[in-house]
Formats: sequence, structure tokens, C-alpha cells
Amino acid sequence: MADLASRITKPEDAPAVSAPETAPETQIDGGEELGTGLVQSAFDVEIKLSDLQNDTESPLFSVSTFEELGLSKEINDGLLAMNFKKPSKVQERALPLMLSNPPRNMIAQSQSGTGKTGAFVLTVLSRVDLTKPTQPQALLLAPSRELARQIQGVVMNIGQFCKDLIVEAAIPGAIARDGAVKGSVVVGTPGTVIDLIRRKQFDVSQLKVLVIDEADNMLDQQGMGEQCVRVKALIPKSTQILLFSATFPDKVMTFAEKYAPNANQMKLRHTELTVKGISQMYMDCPDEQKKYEVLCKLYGLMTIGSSVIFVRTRQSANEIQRRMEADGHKVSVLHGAYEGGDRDALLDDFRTGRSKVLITTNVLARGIDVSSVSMVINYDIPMKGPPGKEEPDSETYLHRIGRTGRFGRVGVSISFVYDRRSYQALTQIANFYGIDLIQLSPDDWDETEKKVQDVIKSSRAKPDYAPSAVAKV
Ligand SMILES: Nc1ncnc2c1ncn2[C@@H]1O[C@H](COP(=O)(O)OP(=O)(O)OP(=O)(O)O)[C@@H](O)[C@H]1O
Repeated sequence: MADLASRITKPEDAPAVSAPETAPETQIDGGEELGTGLVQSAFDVEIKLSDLQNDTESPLFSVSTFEELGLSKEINDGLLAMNFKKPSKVQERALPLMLSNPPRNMIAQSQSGTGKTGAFVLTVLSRVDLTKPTQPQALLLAPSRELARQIQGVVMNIGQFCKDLIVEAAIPGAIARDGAVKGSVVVGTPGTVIDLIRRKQFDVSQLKVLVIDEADNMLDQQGMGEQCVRVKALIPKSTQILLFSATFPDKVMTFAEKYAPNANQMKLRHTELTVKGISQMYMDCPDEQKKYEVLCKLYGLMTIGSSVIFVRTRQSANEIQRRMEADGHKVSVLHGAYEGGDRDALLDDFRTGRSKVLITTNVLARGIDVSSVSMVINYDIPMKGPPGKEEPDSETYLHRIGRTGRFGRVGVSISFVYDRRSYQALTQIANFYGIDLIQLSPDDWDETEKKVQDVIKSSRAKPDYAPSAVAKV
């Protein structure tokens, strides 16, 4: 099998090989054969956040408690029930700014899996007047139905002691054609929300807060930007606008600042964006066809909890599923060609661990929070732009790998490269974030297994995993 270095010239600044750091002291070991060719991880994880949350350099660090942030008793009880003991940095810093009066807009950036959802959900729950339970007062927009449903779940969980809280989903199929949106909090996708407002099923006249999660993606003019502009035009001018994401490319940030004028801001530099708990690796595959063999070998060898395989197209997702199933692996596939109900059931199966491997496209690259995910495979390096003018998609890379390593956990990402173009694309992404990638070779499976297992058998990142991110408010 040819070495990548012998096929292409490795640039000076190519990802360097480095040994993964581990946190073995947090692990209680174990493993269980599933008889599917895949091995289920049965690590009983001891979750110990306190070390990370006491480290000033960690995005999970904070000096205060939730009580000190002045939240209501009902909300604090909800946080307690969810075992949220201390706020993360984005929660501690952004909340006081978002809750102050008169309300001011906010643009907040924080690494993947560091509690942005909690930050805006706490704001929403603090702002709604529950004496008007069916009057929409807060609208939360997300790019996919899966993320909208997930956020709806978080609002309901944190708000479980808030009497009369009704949280509606405005996603395709959720509201009957002649029905009305009757909840104080509404979580939806932009197209459905616009339809509901236009058909007068959704009264937005009393909205106080608009949250846009994954805001760089949502406001991108190539994507849902136009729809978000239309939503803004339909709601009261006084609505407080909160924009959240792990990534804000400069171009989109300029637009975000217009969309949410005079906003308080929490920004990070590119080099502060990666989560150190995620060991980023790459697999040097001999050629494109062999990528599939490498994938099967990985799954045949490893003890992996849950994992996500990202591919470029729906067709290749289906094809990999067909081949993996024919080879005896149990996998699920989810992409935009599936109907809403099927998508919900597929993701629910993955969340509950009924299925352990999810093959998907960029539709699930952002926001999805399944803490048991210990490995992410970039089967195809994410690219953006029109055919012929494609360039590496650094933002999507970061969001994809961010499906693991959630809130201080550890995980592995493995990006497959097989030729000069894919190698250069990955190199460009690594340089953008200033990261060192760990090289894996399909010629040395003992070493590959060791490098991967050393990381995923541990549970939490050590405090010194955390990036040197200091949010500037
Ligand atoms: N203060 C906290 N204490 C403990 N766990 C928390 C806290 N805040 C959030 N979490 C948990 O951390 C995980 C990640 O949070 P969340 O999904 O909000 O991340 P995010 O920053 O929105 O990530 P992404 O950029 O991927 O959307 C969730 O499982 C959430 O329940």
C-alpha cells in the first residue's frame, strides 16, 4: 500500500504526527460483543467535570453558580434535575448580558458541545410570561428538524418545573393545516415558520425573543439567509435577537452584526475553536475505492461506543449502508431523502443506543448532541462552493467532529484522505485551526487500534486538554 508521502509532496506545514493524550484514570473498563461485527462499548463512565470546570483555560470554566445568575427557583430546579451543577463559560458570561434590561441583542460564539443551548434556553425561559401559556413569546430557529426537536426537548427539560410551559415545534408535519401554534415557546425550522406565519396560524405579534442557533449557517446567503431575513421582517421590531454558533466566518459575522444590531458579542479566534478533548486523526487510504475496506476494518477491530460517519452525498450514504449491512454490520442511515417521521425514529434509535453507527450527510453535522458518540469519521472531507470551484469547508469540519467530545468528554475524529486533493484540503483545514493531526496508517492496524483506543477508553478530557480560549465580551 503506497504511503501518502510517496504519492504527494507533504507541505512544510502538513499535519504533524503526535501521540494522543489520554485520561485513563477516569475509566472503568469493559466491553461487550454485539455479535454484529461491531463491538459495543460498555464503559461505565465516571463523569467528573469538576476538574475541568475549575480550569481557567477551559471553555467549561466558571466562577459562579447558576443561583448567582439570578434565575427563578423553577428554572434552578430544572437545572438540578438535569445535573447541571455549574454554568460553562458561555453560560456564565452570556447570560447576564442576555438577561439585562432593556433587552440587548447578543452574538455568541463558543466551541462545540460547551452549552450554548443551555445559555439561550435559560434566557428564553426567563423572558416568557407563563400567565399567557398559549401566546407565542419566544421563537427559536434551527437549520434541521432534528436540531429543532432536540432544542424543544432541552426547553422542556430545563423548564420541567415551570408551570404551564408549552413548547411547540414548528417543523414539517407538526402543526395541522388548520391548527394554531399555541405555546409560549416555539422551536422550528425557517421554512415551516414562515409558512405558519403567512397562513396566520402563528401569531408572532407578542414575540419578545428570537434565537437563531447555528447562526452562521442560518444567515448564510447561500443557505437560509433569505428566510431568516423574512422571519425578522414579520416579527416585532423590539424583539431581542440572540445569535449562537461555534463558527462565525468573517463574511457572515458582518451580516450577523446587521441582523442583530448593537449586539453584545462573545467571539473566539480560529485557533481557539477546536475542543482539545477531541483527538483529531487522519487515515491515509491507498485510493478512493479502498476507503470502504479501511472503514470496515476500523469497525471490525475497534471497541467503539456510538459513532457517526459523514459522507458527501445521500447516494454514498445509502451505498455504504448497503455494503456494511451485507458485510454483517448493523448501521443506520439518515439524510434529507427520508420523511420526517422516519428521520425522527432513526435519530431516536441512535440516541437511545438501539443503533450504534449512524451514516449521514451534512444534515446532521450541526448541533446534534448525543453524549455517547466517541468517534466521528469524515469519510469524505467536507467541501463547499459550486462544482469546479470547491474549497475545503472548515466550518462544517469543525461542526462534524464536534458531534463527539461533548462537554468535556473525549472522542476521536478520523478524516479519510486518499489523494493529493483530499490531503491538501485537510491540510488547509488543519492550518486554519492551527491543529496537529495524528496520522493513522492502514498498513499498521495494531498501531491504529492503539492510538484510537487510548483515547476512547477514557471518559473525560484532562483539564489540560482544554483550549486556551478566553472569550472576549
Ligand atoms: N452547565 C452544564 N453542566 C453540565 N452539562 C451541561 C451544562 N450545559 C450543557 N451541558 C450539556 O453539555 C452538552 C452539550 O451542550 P450543547 O448541546 O448546548 O452544546 P453546544 O455548545 O450547543 O454545541 P454545538 O456547537 O455542537 O451546537 C449537552 O449534553 C448538555 O446537556
